[in-house]
Amino acid sequence: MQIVKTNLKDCFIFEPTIFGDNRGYFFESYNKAKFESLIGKSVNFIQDNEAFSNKGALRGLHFQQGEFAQAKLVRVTQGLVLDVAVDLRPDSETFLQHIAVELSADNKKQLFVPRGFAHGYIVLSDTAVFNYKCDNIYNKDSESGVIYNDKDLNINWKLKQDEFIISEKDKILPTIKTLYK
Ligand SMILES: Cc1cn([C@H]2C[C@H](O)[C@@H](COP(=O)(O)OP(=O)(O)O[C@H]3O[C@H](C)C(=O)[C@H](O)[C@H]3O)O2)c(=O)[nH]c1=O
Repeated sequence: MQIVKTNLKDCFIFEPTIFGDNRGYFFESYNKAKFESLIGKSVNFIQDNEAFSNKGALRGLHFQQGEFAQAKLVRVTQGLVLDVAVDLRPDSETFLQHIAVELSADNKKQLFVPRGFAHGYIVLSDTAVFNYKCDNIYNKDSESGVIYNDKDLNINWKLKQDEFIISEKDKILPTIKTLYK
């Protein structure tokens, strides 16, 4: 497992070691001891999620507030997505900056999204299966987020707007200006 630093403190890309042979391949998709040694701290993942989406599905940008804030370790097990994490930690040097990284079943890359970040992704392949670990439970009442086309974030989602598939809930997420006025 290789760790790759990003422009956002505490947000890392992981590249697993793949063992291939004439049967196919094997890799450790998660190893607590190795993961924590690489990031230099303990993370207690307590919930695994899976989402299946069609091309153009844009989920996010979401985060849970306060005591229900979640760190996530995300990966794609079928297809290809553009995954986006936004630093919403007010005291961070990279506050409001984001990273956009292609995660796919082929590249097997994973992204660690720390607590204090908003997270979202858009599906670039015909379909995609998105799997992720969370270090806190789902708490509907603490859910918040930022609208995907926020002008202060200026995220390039790669596809054309008329290809986007966005939930009614996500269409009315607040802007950065509203959240931090
Ligand atoms: C997240 C979640 C949702 N749900 C229920 C609530 C809804 O009835 C249904 C679909 O939820 P939602 O439309 O919020 O799913 P996504 O749009 O994929 O939400 C996720 O999208 C972005 C990418 C994230 O990073 C978050 O993990 C999460 O917010 O699943 C649960 O029961 N447990 C959960 O942990």
